[in-house]
Amino acid sequence: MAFGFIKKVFSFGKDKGEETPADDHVETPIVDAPVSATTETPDAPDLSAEIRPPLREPSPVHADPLRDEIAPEMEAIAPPNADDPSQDQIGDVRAVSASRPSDPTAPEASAPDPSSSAPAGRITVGKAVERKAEDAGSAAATPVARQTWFQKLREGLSRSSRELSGSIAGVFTKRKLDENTLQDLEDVLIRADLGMETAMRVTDALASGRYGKDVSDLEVRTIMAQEVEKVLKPVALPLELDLSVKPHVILVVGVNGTGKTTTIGKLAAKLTAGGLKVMLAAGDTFRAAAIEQLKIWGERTGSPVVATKLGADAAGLAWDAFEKAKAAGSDVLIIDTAGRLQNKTELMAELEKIVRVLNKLDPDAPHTVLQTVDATTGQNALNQVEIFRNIAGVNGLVMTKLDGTARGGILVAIAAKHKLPVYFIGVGEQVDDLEPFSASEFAKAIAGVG
Ligand SMILES: Nc1nc2c(ncn2[C@@H]2O[C@H](COP(=O)(O)OP(=O)(O)OP(=O)(O)O)[C@@H](O)[C@H]2O)c(=O)[nH]1
Repeated sequence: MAFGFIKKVFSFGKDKGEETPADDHVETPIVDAPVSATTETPDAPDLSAEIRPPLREPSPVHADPLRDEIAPEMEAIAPPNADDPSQDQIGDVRAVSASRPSDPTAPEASAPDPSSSAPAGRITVGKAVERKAEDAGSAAATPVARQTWFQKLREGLSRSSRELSGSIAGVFTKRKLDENTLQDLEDVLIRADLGMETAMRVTDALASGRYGKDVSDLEVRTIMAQEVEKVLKPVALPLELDLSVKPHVILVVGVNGTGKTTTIGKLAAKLTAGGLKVMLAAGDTFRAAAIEQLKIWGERTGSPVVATKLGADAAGLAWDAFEKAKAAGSDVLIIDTAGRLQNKTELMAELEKIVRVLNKLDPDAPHTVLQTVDATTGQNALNQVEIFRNIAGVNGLVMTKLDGTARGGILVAIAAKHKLPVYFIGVGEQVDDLEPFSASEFAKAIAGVG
């Protein structure tokens, strides 16, 4: 699947009357009676047998999931706005759609609507925080909200950093930097889940120039922050949505309980606040609570939710949701999935099938495969990323539950090993507890410096 992000900026000013009302859910009616078999096409002989009938009464367009007519239909809906130079900015998703074809009467692109409930200025989806600060270039551009977030991050990581600081201080009290202290420090860093590679980076950096000298624990932590930032910087990337073909499909995967549904809700809130039209799909069809939870997030964020009955085919739901999102002119479709790692074969089959089905609807879909990783699981998280990367082609991560864990260092080990973009981090259960990932902020917070 393609990972080619196109940089887009959309402008505020959408007529709020056009928004789908919060309670206007697209509930997928359940059709119990089987629908006649799908027709095979030469390019997908194996898939047709596997796709279950559409989950609702098939319209002429839906009657054959693999029909070739779908491609022209998609082209007709895709907005021809790729040439608009005003859209050539990185990572910003400023709402909304003067250029959206379904909205020909919308006001001019550049005129934010002061009466709009969307926050003033740009809404950023995953833009690196340090880049934003650089762009702004002045103290006035560092709003109170950012300080609050940094404090929150520090607070969240305080257990991780406290334990690390205590151990580092223990190593260096009244001891010079020699082989033994370096070895002890390496052990401390490995125990803190940072991983062998980063531990060695830190000790190497510390040894060069300071060997045989007295070093303070603050010095050690400062160097640690610098080295951790170097490891994290390449993965601290913004989530950029290619909206030249809509909907941009975000498939959210991860082990049960890692925060998929919550993250979807938080992300939907960010996107809708930026004026984008978002649809959610309750693809975790194994847990009634997961479906209900997603519906609540849908209501909160004003995002229609496509759902089906418990135990239904998740790939069928994904198909249905894609078509509904397309018909509704949604910018983004976010699909929740089950994460039953205890039955890996079934999970693999299900996720592969979802990806295959989406592929038939848009060869580049799912455009983003986001894995939620629970920081509290420590080293296990490394394997989880390995598994889901192989099963579902994960191309971006969200690290959740960084609040209150002593195992925040695992993010560093994952970055060093997998080198996947970390788009967001979660430090709480509330809607605004999701932030773009900043390498420097994280590094300072975990080292307890700055
Ligand atoms: N403290 C904290 N809790 C979180 C965070 N993200 C999610 N949670 C909580 O973790 C629990 C599991 O989150 P879910 O979103 O249900 O996880 P899931 O992966 O969808 O789980 P299943 O529905 O079982 O597949 C919930 O109680 C969330 O409120 C976070 O960043 N910090």
